[in-house]
This record gives sequence, C-alpha cells and structure tokens, in this order.
Amino acid sequence: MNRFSLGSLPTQSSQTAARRKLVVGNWKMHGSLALCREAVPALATAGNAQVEIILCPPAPFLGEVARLAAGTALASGGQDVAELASGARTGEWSAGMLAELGCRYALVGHSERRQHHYENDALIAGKARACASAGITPIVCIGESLHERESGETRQVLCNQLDWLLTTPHWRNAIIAYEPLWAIGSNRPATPELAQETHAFIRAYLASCDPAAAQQLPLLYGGSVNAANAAGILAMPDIDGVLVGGASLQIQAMQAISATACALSEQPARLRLAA
Ligand SMILES: O=C[C@H](O)COP(=O)(O)O
Repeated sequence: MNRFSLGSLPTQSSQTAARRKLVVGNWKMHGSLALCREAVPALATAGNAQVEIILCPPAPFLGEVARLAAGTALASGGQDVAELASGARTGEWSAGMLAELGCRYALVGHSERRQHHYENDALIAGKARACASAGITPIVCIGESLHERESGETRQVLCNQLDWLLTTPHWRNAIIAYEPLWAIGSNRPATPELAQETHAFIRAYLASCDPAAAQQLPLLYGGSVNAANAAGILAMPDIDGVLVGGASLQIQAMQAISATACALSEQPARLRLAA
C-alpha cells in the first residue's frame, strides 16, 4: 500500500537543483585484471569537480582497481554486498570489507540479483542499511518489467520497491538507479523523455516523504546507455547520471560518456533544457 495517490504525483520536474553527475560502469561478470590495468588509468581523469566516475568490477578485481585508482578521483564500488556485517555466509562480503578496500559505493538490488538470486525488497533494504553502517553509499536499483510497463503498473511497481527502502532513514544518503528491465542489455534504451518522466515520478514520490532530501538525491538511469545516446539522457533535469553495463567494458565508450557528462555539467541547466 502506498502512502499517496499515485495519480496525484507530478511527472514533470519543476526544479533544476544543481546535483553532481555520476557515470557508473558495471562490468557485471565480465572483464579481467588486464582490463582493470587498462581502464583505471584511462578513466582516472575522466571526471571533473561536478562529475564522478565510478567503476564496479567483479569483486575479485576490486583490490586491483583500488590499488590502481589510489590517489585519483576514480571511485570504485561493489556489484553487491551482504546485509550482515559479518557471519557464516560463504561467498558473500560485507560493506565493511568493501570500505576496507577503498570502495565508496555498492550496487544493491540490481535486477539480475533480483532475478537470479531471488533478492526481494526487504533484503535489499537490509543491504542498503548495511552499507550506511559501513559508510558505503548504496546505489539501489529499481525498475519494472516489460509486462508491468505494458500493463500500466510501472508506478505501482516502483513505489512498492521504494517503500522498503523508505523504511530506513538511510535512504536520504542513497543513490537510486532506475533501470527498466526491458532496456537492460537490449539495445532498446528508454527514450530520454520516458526516462525523465519516470525519474520525475520517482523524485516526487521521494519528495512526498522528505522534499529536501528528494531534491538532493541522485537518480541514475540504466539500460542500454552508450556513447551515442548518453547526451540525450544526461541532459534531462531529473537524470543525474547513468549506470552503464555493456558499454562500460569499452574504455573509449566510457571516456566518451564521461566527457559528455563533463560537458553538460559546465552548461547552466536552462541551456541544457533548451538544447
Ligand atoms: O548495470 C547496468 C545495467 O544493467 C545496464 O546494462 P546495459 O547497459 O548493458 O543495458
């Protein structure tokens, strides 16, 4: 049950809050030590004061990425994290361990974890809480399936996913990534307009709990983002960055997406909207 009438929430942002931009590369279960050694120096200077670049390689490579990225602005993140601080959980790692490796972020609740590892919203909220306790910023992924979109259930699905997160006060320090399942790995990204409409809805729903926190909270879009379509997506007022999967394995594509984010960060918001 959602706290508010879904139909009454706006879909157009009236705000142009100055939020920094984020470009997050999620390698999923791809890559190698050789790719780490190539990618980290290439991306170490790809951001600027307003644009942060975050690399999320597979867990076995996090130490090497941290070592290579030490002293640079490039940040790293886990692709998942346990909901416990420690325990008999073979094959898992805690947020504290990520912090010890120098990670500042962790993806939480990616749709592939929900699908293949049966993660539910309560567990995902627990993981976000565990991140907060260890000083890690969770990047909480939400999104609807094609069937849910076509059945007109998108807003209800997103609210249900968000409601668990909103049970913890730590949501105010999270990042939310909207990733429609039908856009992931499909080469069929959401149009910038559709992504913007959905992001504005998400922000309005968060604002119904805490308007100030909602204005500050970074919202990322993920799903078939590449060097060719990033500009249109990143120019949208409620889209504060991108979560890039397949294209993040191509260093030149990540550099191009990062350069686009940097160029947009140097334009006043009203010019971005007019462009
Ligand atoms: O985490 C990244 C997303 O699942 C998007 O993946 P993709 O860019 O390959 O569609």
